[in-house]
Amino acid sequence: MELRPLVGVIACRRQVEGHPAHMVTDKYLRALHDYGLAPVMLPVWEDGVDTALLTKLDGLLLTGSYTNVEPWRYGEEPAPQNTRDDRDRDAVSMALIPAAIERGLPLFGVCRGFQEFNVAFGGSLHQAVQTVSGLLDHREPEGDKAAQYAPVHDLAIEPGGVLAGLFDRSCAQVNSLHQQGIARLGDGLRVEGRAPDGLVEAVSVEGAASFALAVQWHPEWQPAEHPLYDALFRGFAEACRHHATR
Ligand SMILES: N[C@@H](CCC(=O)NCCCC(=O)O)C(=O)O
Repeated sequence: MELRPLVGVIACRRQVEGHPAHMVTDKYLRALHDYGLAPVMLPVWEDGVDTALLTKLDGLLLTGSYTNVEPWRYGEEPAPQNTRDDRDRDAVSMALIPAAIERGLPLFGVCRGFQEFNVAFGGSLHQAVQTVSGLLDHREPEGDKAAQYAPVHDLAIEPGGVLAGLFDRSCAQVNSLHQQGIARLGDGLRVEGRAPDGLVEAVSVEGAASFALAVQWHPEWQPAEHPLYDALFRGFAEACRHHATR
């Protein structure tokens, strides 16, 4: 049986039953599996990461998380609303992102992963989007998980970009479960999509040798039910398969 392309999935530090743990929620792993990929969890050690491990991978997924990138990384003090961090995850993602781009490794960022992309490229974040004049409240709606991950706003897809090349419509509906968002766009990133209030919600890396796309919403939630989410995972999986044949 042909080995599936190996995709590294960055973990989050958590306490589980009183024990320090590294965690990835099922929906990220299941989405990669359902699109023919083999997920491999990447622990986030406090002493960082040996980026040489990327030579054994065919792709890298930066997942969402309820924690936030530490604001000192974009020159700011924590806002009162910014109460949860994961410094070990930050250290690992800030090392892996440039290393993956340099190696031409397919790279896909989701929610926090999207925000990590932007900070890794020198950009900054709104720490509480709902407090910014002119921007919507992008936090998840009340209700069960089905309600929280249901599509809630339009996404306008920028013409002529990577996302437009994956998906044949100029607009789609996406879910929204985030308090933070892009303030200053990172150097070398291209805007690929925006929310109705203008907030950037999808970016790509200009000149990247492979798939290098990050989105603020959660395409791993039932991707087969949402054509845009499906197009993203199909595109990422194809890039990982191509990388595996190199
Ligand atoms: N903490 C950041 C990023 C939000 C985020 O990644 N949410 C994920 C929720 C859990 C999951 O589905 O993985 C912010 O608030 O902007």
